[in-house]
Amino acid sequence: MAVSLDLPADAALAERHEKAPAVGERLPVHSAVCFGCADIPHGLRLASWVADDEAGAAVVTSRMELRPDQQGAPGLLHGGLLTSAFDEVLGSVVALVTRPCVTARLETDFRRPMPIGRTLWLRGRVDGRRGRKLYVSGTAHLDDEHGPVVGTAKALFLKVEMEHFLKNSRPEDLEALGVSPEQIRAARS
Ligand SMILES: CCCCCCCC(=O)SCCNC(=O)CCNC(=O)[C@H](O)C(C)(C)COP(=O)(O)OP(=O)(O)OC[C@H]1O[C@@H](n2cnc3c(N)ncnc32)[C@H](O)[C@@H]1OP(=O)(O)O
Repeated sequence: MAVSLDLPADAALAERHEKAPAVGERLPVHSAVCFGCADIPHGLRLASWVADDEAGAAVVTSRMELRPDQQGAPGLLHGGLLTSAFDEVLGSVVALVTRPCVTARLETDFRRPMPIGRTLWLRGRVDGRRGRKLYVSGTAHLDDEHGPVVGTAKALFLKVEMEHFLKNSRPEDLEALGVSPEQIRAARS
């Protein structure tokens, strides 16, 4: 049975970590090969900034240009790419609070078609935290940060240890980041 993504009544406010970028700052690319944020030809190439929130929660705003190589139906964005964009935006906002975290569950509602050639503005917010669980939500707007809502999302991210990556990532990719074969073997033994 699917577990609810609704914020539990006893969830705490999730503020930005003291070392996280400040409101207005652009987020750095978190990995040079990331499908969501890196400047690679086939990627979504999202550009993200830390945004303000009245309640003090962590919020990120992202921009995505909709390209011809991202079509599903002719002239319209493939729906799975909106979900991917939400994964990136919501993962980025969670990383302002604590990291590393991974997506455990992500739901997307598709509200309006997204024409190629237009711009999406996405907003992600950490609505609350309960232990390892971070409850997040997002909206996607057409052309403008306050433009028509084309999609909404809710997700649960879980805090994990570095072991998660040491045990599961492809060894050559870990080694390219400076992790030694011994560290990888030790995590997997
Ligand atoms: C800056 C970075 C931006 C990056 C953006 C991109 C982010 C990503 O795409 S991450 C990649 C996609 N995600 C993954 O690969 C994760 C794969 N899944 C896993 O590794 C594991 O299932 C993992 C880590 C999520 C959970 O496993 P584990 O740590 O053993 O937790 P587990 O004990 O099963 O569950 C802990 C709690 O979470 C709940 N939970 C776990 N999975 C789910 C789920 N899918 N839905 C709802 N609740 C869940 C459990 O019910 C449990 O709740 P409670 O404590 O109340 O009993």
